[in-house]
Amino acid sequence: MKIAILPGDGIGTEIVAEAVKVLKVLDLSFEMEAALVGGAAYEAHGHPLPESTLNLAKAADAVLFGAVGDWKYDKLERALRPEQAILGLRKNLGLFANFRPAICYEQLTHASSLKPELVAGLDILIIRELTGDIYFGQPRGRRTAVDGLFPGAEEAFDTMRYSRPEVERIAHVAFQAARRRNKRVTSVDKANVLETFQFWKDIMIEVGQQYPDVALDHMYVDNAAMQLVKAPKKFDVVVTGNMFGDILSDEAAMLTGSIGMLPSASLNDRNQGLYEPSHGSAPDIAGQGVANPLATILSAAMMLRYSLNQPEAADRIESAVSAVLSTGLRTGDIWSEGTQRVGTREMGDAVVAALVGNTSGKTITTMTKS
Ligand SMILES: NC(=O)C1=CN([C@@H]2O[C@H](COP(=O)(O)OP(=O)(O)OC[C@H]3O[C@@H](n4cnc5c(N)ncnc54)[C@H](O)[C@@H]3O)[C@@H](O)[C@H]2O)C=CC1
Ligand SMILES: CC(C)CC(=O)C(=O)O
Ligand SMILES: [Mg+2]
Repeated sequence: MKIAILPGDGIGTEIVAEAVKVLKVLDLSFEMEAALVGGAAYEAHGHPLPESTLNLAKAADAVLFGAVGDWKYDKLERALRPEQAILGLRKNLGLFANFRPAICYEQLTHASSLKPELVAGLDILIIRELTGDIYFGQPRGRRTAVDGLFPGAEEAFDTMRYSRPEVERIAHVAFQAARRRNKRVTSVDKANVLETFQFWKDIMIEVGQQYPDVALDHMYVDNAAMQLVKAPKKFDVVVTGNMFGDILSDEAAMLTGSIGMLPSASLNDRNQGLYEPSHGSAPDIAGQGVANPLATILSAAMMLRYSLNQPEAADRIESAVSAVLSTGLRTGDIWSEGTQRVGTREMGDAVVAALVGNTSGKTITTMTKS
């Protein structure tokens, strides 16, 4: 088994280093090979997704990804921007099903910006379609308007589109996931305005008929954004398109305490997957050693479960994360009064220590130095 390690930019390198440390201590028999991606690859090879990196990802059983992007690349032509690397990987590997579980660990109930009673025990799953929608639709570009309110003016346009097979396959993924959970699917759309999402909703209803044991309801995306902070525990599985899922999953991250706690798995129809935290490269804190590595470590656990057939090892990582949170260690984003603030490396070391069965502060310090 082979894992491609693609740390990327900003905090990507810091958090992936901790996840790799955790994987190594499990001593499982898989090979890891690292490559540059995003801005780092652009600097070295003139392209954010060099062919060598793409080929490594394609040949691997799974990809562990950090994050890409930095403000300094925002003026580059779009094809060369770091974000094209993650979009290109998703498209080229056919990773259409993105799982973003928003789970509030009981130790972090008070870290959320919401009232503790709203998030205590929260366990919802956002399933985001990942290779279609307005993020990939063609045509797109800039032109001179020939009609509309200001003919002759400069304008920009993108295309929102979904084909029937794209919606059908993500619908099946959602209904099957719900069968393994609380048997409820909420399909989030904007069918009251957008033809693309009336089509989406119609297909959800059709596919839902094959799953009579799963309750299906529908919610407009604006209401869903509101309900997520009003009564998040009412949801079980949320299935939605690429752009709405991108936005709602960042919102859901705050229900768990921080975006630094939200892992993700992006799967294709062969269970090959790319695993990454739901956040970006966080240029505002990059290089400071303060980023929370737990979303990436939990993404590595998802990788062991979904792509590498190592469910026990995945359970061990998740238990270790919970144990570390119980000792009161916190990176800045989840820190609250009465807990101990640590950096990225110390948090990774603590998870390693919990995995090898020693959670004392002394051992943690020793491991950091060795
Ligand atoms: N999959 C990817 O590679 C993604 C890349 N991006 C890119 O990342 C760059 C930054 O984008 P932003 O909009 O600022 O989103 P971001 O997710 O990188 O950061 C948003 C906020 O959350 C904080 N944050 C994120 N991860 C954290 C962690 N692990 N621990 C503690 N705090 C954390 C950041 O410090 C920042 O204040 C952009 O270039 C963007 O395009 C954004 C999202 C996903
Ligand atoms: C480049 C973006 C589409 C990445 C992002 O925001 C995400 O996947 O959550
Ligand atoms: Mg996002």
